[in-house]
Amino acid sequence: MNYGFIGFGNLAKAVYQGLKKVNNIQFAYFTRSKKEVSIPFFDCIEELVSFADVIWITVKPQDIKGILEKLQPLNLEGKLIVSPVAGKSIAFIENYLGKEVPIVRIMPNLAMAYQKSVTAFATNQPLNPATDAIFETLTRLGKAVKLNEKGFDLFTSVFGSGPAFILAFIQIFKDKMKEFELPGNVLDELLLELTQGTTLYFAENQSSYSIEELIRNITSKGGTTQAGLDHFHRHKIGKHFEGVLDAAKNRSEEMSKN
Ligand SMILES: NC(=O)C1=CN([C@@H]2O[C@H](COP(=O)(O)OP(=O)(O)OC[C@H]3O[C@@H](n4cnc5c(N)ncnc54)[C@H](O)[C@@H]3O)[C@@H](O)[C@H]2O)C=CC1
Ligand SMILES: O=C(O)[C@@H]1CCC=N1
Repeated sequence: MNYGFIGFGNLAKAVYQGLKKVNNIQFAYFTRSKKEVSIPFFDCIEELVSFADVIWITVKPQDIKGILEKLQPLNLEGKLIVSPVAGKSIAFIENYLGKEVPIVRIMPNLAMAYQKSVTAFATNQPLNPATDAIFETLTRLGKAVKLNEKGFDLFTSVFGSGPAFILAFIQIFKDKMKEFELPGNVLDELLLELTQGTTLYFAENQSSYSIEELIRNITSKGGTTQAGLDHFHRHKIGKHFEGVLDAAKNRSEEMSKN
């Protein structure tokens, strides 16, 4: 199976890194300029298309139209399109390529590189074994869920952009600890242990306890956690944070109108 990337930035690299050990997949990419990566590079989209069984459109949303215009006159028989492009529907792609080409729309995140993405999947050809094979491949890259396209905007906000929002929180912790003047990467290492420890605590207990209960286990009556959480609730920080998720979702909706 040949996977060809159109555009080779953060997302394509994550897909490649996550799948490079799979024996029966060969990779190549097409971009404006060659990248520092050891897979074949084509400087012509026709060559990439002729190489690929699966064509990954891994460009920014503002660039997808130009790519689809270039793909439109090419013979795509036997090819399958995968698009992780935020805010661009299957119908948008069909407008250029028609309904005959199998199209898989996904919303992953960069943890694909470590087989830890959460990825939404939708397709125009759910009964086609080729689209099923893509779903199977996505399950190798983390958790994959079939989702009605209507859900993609919210999913993008929570699981596509989510890693950035979680990191923005970790950055707040990091900034607060700067006064310790710890050498080198020590602070990052400590924060990594904190987040991994928290994830493990969540993972080990989530089947038996709610998140509220897990928070309660850390909270002593009249203690430090209680003081922090009181502030959290009094100032409606959770509500404000919901605004972050809503802003991302709204942007995804907006992008789907262009
Ligand atoms: N970065 C992320 O965490 C996620 C990104 N996505 C989606 O994946 C897509 C790609 O995102 P990134 O990889 O982060 O972007 P990026 O900017 O890192 O990579 C885009 C690549 O496309 C190339 N490119 C642009 N125009 C081109 C053209 N006309 N012909 C050939 N190559 C062209 C650029 O040179 C670059 O290599 C976006 O549409 C985004 O919505 C989806 C989920 C997560
Ligand atoms: O920021 C974006 O629009 C893309 C979609 C999810 C993550 N990155």
